[in-house]
Amino acid sequence: MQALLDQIAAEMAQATDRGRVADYIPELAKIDPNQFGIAVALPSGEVLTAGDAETPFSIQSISKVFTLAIALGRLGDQIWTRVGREPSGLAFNSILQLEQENGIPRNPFVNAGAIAVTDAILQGRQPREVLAELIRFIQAAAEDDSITINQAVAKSEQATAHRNIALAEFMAAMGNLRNPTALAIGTYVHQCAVEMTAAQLARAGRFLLGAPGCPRLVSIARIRRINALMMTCGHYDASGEFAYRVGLPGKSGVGGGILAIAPGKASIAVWSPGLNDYGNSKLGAFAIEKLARGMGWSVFG
Ligand SMILES: NC(=O)CC[C@H](N)C(=O)O
Repeated sequence: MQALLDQIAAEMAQATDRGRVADYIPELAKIDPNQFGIAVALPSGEVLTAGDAETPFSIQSISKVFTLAIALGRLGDQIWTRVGREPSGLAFNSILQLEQENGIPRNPFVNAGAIAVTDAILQGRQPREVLAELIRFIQAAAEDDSITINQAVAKSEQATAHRNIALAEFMAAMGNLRNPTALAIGTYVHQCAVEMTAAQLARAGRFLLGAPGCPRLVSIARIRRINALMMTCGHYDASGEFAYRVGLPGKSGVGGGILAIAPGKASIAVWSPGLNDYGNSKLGAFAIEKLARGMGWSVFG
């Protein structure tokens, strides 16, 4: 596998069409797109890497996997009164469907859905308590106490969060927000600003493998459900394409990271900051496709 990872990293280093870095969050617009890292964590905890796998990046929407896991633990199936479980077929930050569907977001991975989940786990607590719980969860998953939030990224997103504030306000109008918009959005932008290296993210994904030796933070039944949602909704309106090409549950973020899970076998993290038209890492998706094909990993047989 190491040879395959080296080969993928070498190929990605040559790529000229690398996509475009997210520019609506000013701090992310500064990131050099000529970077690529890949890491694979095995159930044993062993991690194989290639490329820029030790460079921290903003996990952005990959954080939605961890907040969903926390929400399922805190609220159980009650969370499904606040958010649905269907792919949206629309961009991650779309406003369109939310009005048509009375303020209930399609799924926990589009922005509106993730804001509803974060609002749900606040449960009258201060944002700092919820963020501390999230960081503890991620640190436990990765077995690494050094993981933190990049405050500059959080501040930068907060200053330009107009669309997300609009989504939250609309949900408030429809009775699907329990906290003031500023609290829900303040918590959300900080969760998105968690920073990790590809090696750390691959390790953090091991809690979704459901294999002996992995941190057991959620039940097997919930692991299956989180993976199902990653497969159907983790790449927004490109989720079908990712399922078709890669055949593994995955979650992307506009920082250019992707976490993919080969159940029972491996947790994979890639990072390349340039995005495709759907807001997913362009080279990241190619790289996971090559790795999954090379290793024969697919949930479809
Ligand atoms: N797709 C993403 O990673 C989006 C997350 C980003 N923080 C936003 O809300 O716009």
